[in-house]
Amino acid sequence: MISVALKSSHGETAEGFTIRALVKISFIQGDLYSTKEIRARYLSYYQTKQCQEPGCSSVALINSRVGGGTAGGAVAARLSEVEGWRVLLLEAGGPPPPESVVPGLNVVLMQSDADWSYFTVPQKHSLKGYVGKSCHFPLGRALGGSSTINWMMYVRGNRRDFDNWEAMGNPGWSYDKVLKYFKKSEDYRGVRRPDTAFYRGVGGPASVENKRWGTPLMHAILKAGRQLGYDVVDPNGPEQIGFSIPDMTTRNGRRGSSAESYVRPAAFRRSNLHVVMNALVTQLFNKYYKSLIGLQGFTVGPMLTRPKSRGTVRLRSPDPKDPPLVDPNYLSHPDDVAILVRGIKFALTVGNTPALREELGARFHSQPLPGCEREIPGSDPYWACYVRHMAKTTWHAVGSCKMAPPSDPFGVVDHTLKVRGVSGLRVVDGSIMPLVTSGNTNAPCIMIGEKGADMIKEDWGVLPG
Ligand SMILES: Cc1cc2nc3c(=O)[nH]c(=O)nc-3n(C[C@H](O)[C@H](O)[C@H](O)COP(=O)(O)OP(=O)(O)OC[C@H]3O[C@@H](n4cnc5c(N)ncnc54)[C@H](O)[C@@H]3O)c2cc1C
Repeated sequence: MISVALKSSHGETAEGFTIRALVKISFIQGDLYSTKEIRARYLSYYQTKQCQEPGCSSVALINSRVGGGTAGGAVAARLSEVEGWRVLLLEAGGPPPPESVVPGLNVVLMQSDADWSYFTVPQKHSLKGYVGKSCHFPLGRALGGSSTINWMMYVRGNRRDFDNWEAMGNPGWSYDKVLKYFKKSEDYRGVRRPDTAFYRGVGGPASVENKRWGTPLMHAILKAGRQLGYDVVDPNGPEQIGFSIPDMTTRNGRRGSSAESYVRPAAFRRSNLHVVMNALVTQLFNKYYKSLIGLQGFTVGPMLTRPKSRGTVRLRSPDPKDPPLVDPNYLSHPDDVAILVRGIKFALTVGNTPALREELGARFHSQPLPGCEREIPGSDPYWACYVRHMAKTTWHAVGSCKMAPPSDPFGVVDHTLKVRGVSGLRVVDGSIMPLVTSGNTNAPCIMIGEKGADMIKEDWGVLPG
């Protein structure tokens, strides 16, 4: 989301852009799963007005936002609270499709009109099992941005993530300073416990709740975590690493340790299986997965939360309509492979607990992966080979306009999110993160939007004391 402040006494129009909506466009994110009721509340809370309405073109101040995604929606909504301000939100996509409010239906939005549908360039170090060594790189193209097509998991990240941002030379971004923005955006509808209540917000626009129902698999996973000695904690509360949590998410780290990856066991049905697998090369799919078709199953997928590999996003051509060249350069750093191998071993440990193996009757698919036959199955080199063939994105790309002090040559914005060397221009979205947070990124993007809006208000002297 790019924010430009324009002063106008005659009312500028934004030539060449589609003006979709004005005023109070916001965001929605369910903790685990949001519901139609939550979406309805959000839509009624943030009424949209078409630009053709009287008064639209005669405003004295236009705050212009490019991108109505997670952070952009939050900024636009908060700025529109200022009396006399009009907010112009330019969004390339259309309204959020109905599927976006149904938990789990986001899979049908992949490569739909609500998705920019980028693909990575062929990868040198990874994606060996995928067609063209490339994978789908989804990004939301609709009001709501990527939150429109995401899995609706609400995870703020670890307090050390934000403390580290500040330590890197970005004053004002420590956990203690950003916590109020997480709380401001939140309407927590889960059980309020004395030990976590301080950390949760009530009355904000983003409804957050615990999952209302649990499958036998979910209960088995939680039991497995307990059998391994992990606590079940609220990952958005005071103790963020225990990080099994009630949505079947569990941290790969003991209490107090530095979590490098986490494991998300996700139940899926046959249709999802197809969605996950359809980019794999046919030969690999036939040899490895075909025998599973028709069976029920679930995956335990370790996710790397602090990757060391770095990639690039470049222009493909001077035509702005051409998709960019997205090169995540996955697994170019050997530590990333090593941590994922550890993650797989942890997943095996989880799968072999009595809760899963004996009570649920789960068995690992033991077929050697085509392409890795030369390695001894179960050895570290085998799993490293497996990772290089099978690992793909979990959709938390950030940091392309990183926030940094002037001493950092790779910084794009300062700690107030102003673009270096350009006046009147801010970037307010996930791209400013100096390092990715340890978890999913939507909640941090909402927080960035909330904080960015306050910075703009402060600059204009309209921030309520
Ligand atoms: C498939 C998927 C699943 C995910 N699952 C989760 C999850 O469960 N939990 C979680 O916390 N996070 C999840 N994430 C990540 C999270 O949704 C994103 O980090 C977050 O939405 C990013 O917010 P943002 O404001 O930075 O950008 P976005 O929300 O992507 O917003 C960018 C907006 O800018 C618009 N735009 C781009 N170019 C232009 C232009 N030229 N003109 C006008 N508009 C433009 C886009 O259409 C888009 O609406 C997921 C992401 C994806 C893709």
